[in-house]
Amino acid sequence: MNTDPRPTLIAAARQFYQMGWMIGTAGNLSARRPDGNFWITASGCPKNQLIIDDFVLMTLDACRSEAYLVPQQSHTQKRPSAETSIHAAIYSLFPDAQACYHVHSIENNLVSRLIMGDALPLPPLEMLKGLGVWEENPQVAIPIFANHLEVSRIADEICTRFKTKMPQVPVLLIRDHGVTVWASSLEGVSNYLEIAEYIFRYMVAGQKIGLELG
Ligand SMILES: CSCCC(=O)C(=O)COP(=O)(O)O
Ligand SMILES: [Zn+2]
Repeated sequence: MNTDPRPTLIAAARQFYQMGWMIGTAGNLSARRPDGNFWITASGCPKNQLIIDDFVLMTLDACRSEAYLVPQQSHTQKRPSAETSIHAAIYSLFPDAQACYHVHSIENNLVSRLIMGDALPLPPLEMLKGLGVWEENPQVAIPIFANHLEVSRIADEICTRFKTKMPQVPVLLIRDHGVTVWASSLEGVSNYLEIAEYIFRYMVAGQKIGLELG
């Protein structure tokens, strides 16, 4: 990824706003630069009208999964997303990840309540191939994390759980909050998000008609 990812992030945010996944200021998008630093949306920006200055450049402390403003930017008025620690955790856990998207949709909030355990089993849909699962009758579950006011707690729990057990697909849910996906390219992360949201819509629709989802 040699070009500035911010125009792509701006276009993606507008698309997701129109889909109802980044209503108001909800959600945050980030992408890595070749030097390992990453751009992330500034906190509290309306996601349908982002501009190039609505991003903050962060360094990643890979050992501690923490992110810091790059020194040249420390004068910026904008604060990085309140959920930067989650993006930093993903980049630290998955060195190949080049982009990380987090959105709030009605469906991703609803499916996070379909089960009270810490993983959501997915129906064995053909669409799972789009998330990299090429198996007959796949048994895939998405990890669910509790939502905490202190976002660094969510990030710590992601690090702790994923260090023991890597997720089957690059998707995680935060209960009653939203979904986070990551990929090795900007194109890939958008595809993963659209596929995850398709599966969530399918599950919500299936529940409505009493479908057995397993
Ligand atoms: C109405 S959104 C509440 C905060 C949140 O969950 C989110 O995704 C946006 O936070 P940010 O600091 O990135 O604007
Ligand atoms: Zn959020």
